[in-house]
Amino acid sequence: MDNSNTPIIEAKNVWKEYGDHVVLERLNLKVMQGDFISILGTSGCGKSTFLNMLLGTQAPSRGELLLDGKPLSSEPGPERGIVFQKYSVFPHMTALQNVMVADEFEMSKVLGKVWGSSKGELKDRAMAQLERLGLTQAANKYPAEMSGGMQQRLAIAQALMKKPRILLLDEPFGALDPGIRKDMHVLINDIWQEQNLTIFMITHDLHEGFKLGSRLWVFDKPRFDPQEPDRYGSQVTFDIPLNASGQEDIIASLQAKEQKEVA
Ligand SMILES: Nc1ncnc2c1ncn2[C@@H]1O[C@H](COP(=O)(O)OP(=O)(O)OP(=O)(O)O)[C@@H](O)[C@H]1O
Repeated sequence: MDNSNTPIIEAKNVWKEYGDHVVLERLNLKVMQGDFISILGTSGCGKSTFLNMLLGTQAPSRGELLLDGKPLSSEPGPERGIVFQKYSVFPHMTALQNVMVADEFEMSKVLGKVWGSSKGELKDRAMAQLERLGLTQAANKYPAEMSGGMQQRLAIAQALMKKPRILLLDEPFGALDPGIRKDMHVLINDIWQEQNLTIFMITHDLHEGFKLGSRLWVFDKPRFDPQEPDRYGSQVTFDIPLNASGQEDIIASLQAKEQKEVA
């Protein structure tokens, strides 16, 4: 079957409401395999909620969210991996154990305890993943013995073990120093291209949003009622192809808006 024209993700009139609180409304979006979408928006506008719906841990209140043209399953599947800003890795496990744990758990459901050649193959795959993320020397270290950048690389290694087609990144570099962030940008860009991943990345850093990826979305409320602030939800108010001409003007207008909101 030729799926080349089917979006990997499509939102059809998707809404998310908590009681009377409308968080997201009327999302109509198409995302193709290989898109790298940077997501910007003010705090509380619903960015993480959107990522959680893509992961399957939350369901839309209305509308349809499709994966390869079919309704997205209500449980996280192997085709979707996620990395949060913090706490993605297990503190009581070494780097190697962290990378192996999900597959070991899956295999143990079929095989009972995982041992022998199955375990050997899994360990080889896990070591290869750690090597790709530059963590070979840290294989037997615990997260507390690793720097923030190393922990985030470990979280990415963990998410990539299942060979996901979609990677969800929720402010993955927000807690890192600027120098380490730059290295992480190069790394994630390389991985995106090597593995033809579809990436959704939330960031609060305008420049990071423009630097990484192929498309930038801004979540914002086009309608706002000061008497009833929860009445209207956010939509994607900008959907900008990156590397397009006129980008500087858009950055300047978003920066002006950001400064106005801070003031
Ligand atoms: N389970 C829930 N029950 C009720 N309200 C919720 C729930 N989850 C999120 N919300 C509300 O939905 C709104 C959007 O939250 P969300 O975490 O998606 O925002 P965000 O844009 O990711 O914010 P931030 O940038 O601060 O992380 C917030 O007002 C939040 O309080």
